[in-house]
Amino acid sequence: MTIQWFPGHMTRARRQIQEKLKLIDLVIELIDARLPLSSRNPMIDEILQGKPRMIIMNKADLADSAVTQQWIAYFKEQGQTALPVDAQTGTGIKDIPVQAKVLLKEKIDRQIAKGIKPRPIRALIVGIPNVGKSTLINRMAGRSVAATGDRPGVTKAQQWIRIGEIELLDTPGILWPKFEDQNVGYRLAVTGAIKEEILNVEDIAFFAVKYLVSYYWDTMAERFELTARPEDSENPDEIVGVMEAIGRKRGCIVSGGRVDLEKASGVLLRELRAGKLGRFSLEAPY
Ligand SMILES: Nc1nc2c(ncn2[C@@H]2O[C@H](COP(=O)(O)OP(=O)(O)OP(=O)(O)O)[C@@H](O)[C@H]2O)c(=O)[nH]1
Repeated sequence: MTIQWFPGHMTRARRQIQEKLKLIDLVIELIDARLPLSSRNPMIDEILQGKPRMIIMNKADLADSAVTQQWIAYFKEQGQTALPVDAQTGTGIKDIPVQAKVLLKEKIDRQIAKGIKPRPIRALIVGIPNVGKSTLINRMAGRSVAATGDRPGVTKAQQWIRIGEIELLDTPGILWPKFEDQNVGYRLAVTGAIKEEILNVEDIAFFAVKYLVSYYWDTMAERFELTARPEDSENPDEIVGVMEAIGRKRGCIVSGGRVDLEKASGVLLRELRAGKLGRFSLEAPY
């Protein structure tokens, strides 16, 4: 479900997260490893009010691992810990409690010095829709506890899930993505985080093909048996030419032999999202 984010929704979502912040020691901020900044809430620092935070780069199985490493270095330069995770299979999740203890070490040490037995670290998962919050909660819990994220404005009894030395809130905090920048919208749409009714499917595919021509030409060419690489990725006619070649390869033809670009766009995006074109990242830090 795509939430239509109006100012009222944003205010309510923000208020809900800030209520939960009072209960927790640590925020686990989920972002999409393929588009770390575009899948981030623009007001995150302000919303979290200085709470200790760990960044989880989810869906790392779909991202270009070399670019993911660049992002980890980027966040480290900013004094933030970022962990690559695949919430679907659980790869990387065992590092979450380990890093949580590192991040809260001073607090834990202070409690020990006062003779207090440290209590479990209370954590809240936050992130934009579709980033994998429920999948991560269920995977960490080892069972299905979060069916779907709670919706802003929908109140539900919340529970703590004990995972070793962490206590996780079973309802994640939902944040909104940044919509001001059109490219952010397109990156989100390429991954399926924004429904195609909001942005035109051919425009989304055009954006994707243009990016792939520049950064992942070989994998795209191999998948669709393309031979002619556009000389200028800024030339729209050449990008549409690639889209047509993909459409022909997949039999998206209408009467008269013309390529059905809408259908071709849908096919391309489905294959891309399913990881059939291999791993890709849609933005890099440097
Ligand atoms: N490949 C891959 N897919 C993932 C991963 N994590 C989640 N997914 C998929 O991403 C989609 C969204 O996951 P959810 O857990 O429903 O996301 P959410 O953030 O809870 O979404 P909302 O309920 O809309 O807020 C699902 O189809 C998941 O199977 C991952 O690490 N790798």
